[in-house]
Amino acid sequence: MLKLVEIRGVTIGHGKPKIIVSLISSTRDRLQAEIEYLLQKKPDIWEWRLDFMETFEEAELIETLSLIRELTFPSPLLVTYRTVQEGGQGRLRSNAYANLLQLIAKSQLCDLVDVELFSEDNKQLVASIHAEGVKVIVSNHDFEKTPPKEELIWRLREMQFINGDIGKLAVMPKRPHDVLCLLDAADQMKTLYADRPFIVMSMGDLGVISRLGGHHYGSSATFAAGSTPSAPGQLPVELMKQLLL
Ligand SMILES: O=C1C[C@@](O)(C(=O)O)C[C@@H](O)[C@@H]1O
Repeated sequence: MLKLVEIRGVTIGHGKPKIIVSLISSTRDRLQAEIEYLLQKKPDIWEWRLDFMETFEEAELIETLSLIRELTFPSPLLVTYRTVQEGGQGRLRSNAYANLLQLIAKSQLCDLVDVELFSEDNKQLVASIHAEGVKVIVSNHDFEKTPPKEELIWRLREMQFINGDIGKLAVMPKRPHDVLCLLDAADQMKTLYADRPFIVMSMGDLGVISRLGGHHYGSSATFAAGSTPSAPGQLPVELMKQLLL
């Protein structure tokens, strides 16, 4: 039995795959405009890509988060600080990274926080976020390649092992077979090991089928582009909604 993730009526791990849209503006005013534009498209879940922000002053970040929460409520809100090592803009090193995620969790202004699988003391970091009553997505990204299937399955299992509520794996295909490799790994994870939801995607043009049909292989959500894609291969949210019907 999967341990489903339930947030105000949105159940991750059951039913249709949930559509997540990322907010990638760099200032509060632009974020507000971005949300107002996207509200009519009704994504299931919002992701704030905090690493795109121009400034990281704590009080300002919390004010911005509070505004995002207000504008997107009651939809679930995920906050992600993606590091440069994993394809994002974030340059904070381990301690500062952990402190930032804890600050976000303590604010109680979001439902989910993203913790990168390969961050330092990952298990303790997950536990400290859980202690604030906030759920965790443990993620891993490879923007260069698709590692071998066994490695992909190991990473997905490790995400469970360190107690993420949801695992998320995004890899880059270099050839069509890489997409099949990712989907095969997901299928095996679903059949043999998964005790909680996970999300997988193969990025870029080659990987589009994994964003559209990943749920048949066990993926419980898919990322779609809002005003601008936050990763290669994302389809516009309105198109995704039609295609996932
Ligand atoms: O982890 C992910 C998945 C993603 O990289 C994608 O490929 O759609 C997009 C990111 O914004 C998000 O944090």
